[in-house]
Amino acid sequence: LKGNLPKFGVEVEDEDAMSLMVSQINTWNFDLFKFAVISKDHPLVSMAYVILQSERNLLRSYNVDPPTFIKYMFVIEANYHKTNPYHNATHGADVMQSCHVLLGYSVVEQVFTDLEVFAALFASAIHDVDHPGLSNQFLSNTSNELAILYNDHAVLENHHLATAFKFLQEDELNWASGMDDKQRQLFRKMVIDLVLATDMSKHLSLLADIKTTVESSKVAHNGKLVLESYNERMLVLQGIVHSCDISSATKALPIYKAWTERIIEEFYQQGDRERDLGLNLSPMCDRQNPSIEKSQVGFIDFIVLPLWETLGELMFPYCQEMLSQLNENRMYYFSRIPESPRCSITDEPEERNNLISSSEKRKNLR
Ligand SMILES: COc1ccc(C2=NN(C3CCN(C(=O)CN4C(=O)CC(C)(C)CC4=O)CC3)C(=O)[C@@H]3CC=CC[C@H]23)cc1OC
Ligand SMILES: [Mg+2]
Ligand SMILES: [Zn+2]
Repeated sequence: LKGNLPKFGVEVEDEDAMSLMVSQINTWNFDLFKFAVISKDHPLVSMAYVILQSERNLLRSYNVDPPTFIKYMFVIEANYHKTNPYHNATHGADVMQSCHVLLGYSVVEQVFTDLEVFAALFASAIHDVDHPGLSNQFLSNTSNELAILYNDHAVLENHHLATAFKFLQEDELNWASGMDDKQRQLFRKMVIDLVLATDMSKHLSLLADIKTTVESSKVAHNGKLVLESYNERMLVLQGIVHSCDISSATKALPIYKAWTERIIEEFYQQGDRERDLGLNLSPMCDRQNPSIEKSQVGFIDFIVLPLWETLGELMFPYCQEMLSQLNENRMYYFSRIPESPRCSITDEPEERNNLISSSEKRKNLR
């Protein structure tokens, strides 16, 4: 199948604008929202084609037929929910592009094989396909059929993987038919390990294991990153993909704010359903008690910073710009944490006397 493919994998209005954006594909502050517009709402198809074909020539390395790969990526992109404020195809393209930047740093470029790089980029592209905009906890709490199918364990992550690989079974979408069996088996195993590692409930154990591996590797090879076993290599690759999945706070402030607005709206929509179902609302999901600034500072302090500090050690001297941007972004939200609302009991005795109790108030309102 040698159809003459468009230059960027998809037809675009403005080739010059697209070329200009693609020239920035190796930069950390790439504007995915603008890219989604210029690619005519095909950010994932065009991102995958530009990175894997034009930038890295990985499709040819594994006898992947480009038109078949494009057709497959159109199906994957169509199975990301456009109606999700956050977990849509633009997020998939964002994680893939972020992963492409980190894997381009020389400190890791020599460490990983082409197949491992291909697996990490492909895993990033498909890692949230068919995401319903609801959390694993919600799916389990509501006995969703996916939670029953996957027994409450990494429900979404198992579903993303099964969805992506099921399409690969279809002859007209099977771009992997040109790979030899051994490569295809290893590729599939790595993609599964990588996407399962994007489950936030694995975050602390993954972080602990990466720390151990980075420590032992740096000690054993006087500061050089040397990864011997499959497990060590996979751990670092899982750390890179997972870091890209929670990289919003390391991006330029306007981009970070846009992602925050989107995830918060998605959380609020889940909270609306939890409220309607009489369930306890999940953290950060109550639009009637917003805590955006505090949640971002908490998310950075408890989760994003510890992970990116570890990545910064592993990738040293790279990733320092991400860490300084992360601190700048933390200060932005920290400085906007609203004063705790003044409590109703004032400290002026006379005011206290004519203060009727809140239950009295409620009675009067009935
Ligand atoms: C741009 O901001 C965000 C982008 C993505 C996410 C996601 N959150 N989560 C979960 C992470 C763990 N979690 C927490 O509540 C963790 N957490 C805090 O965030 C702050 C706190 C309430 C003060 C203390 C605390 O425990 C629940 C949500 C996901 O699972 C999503 C899917 C996969 C990756 C990350 C993504 C959150 C963002 O801002 C909060
Ligand atoms: Mg996910
Ligand atoms: Zn994700």
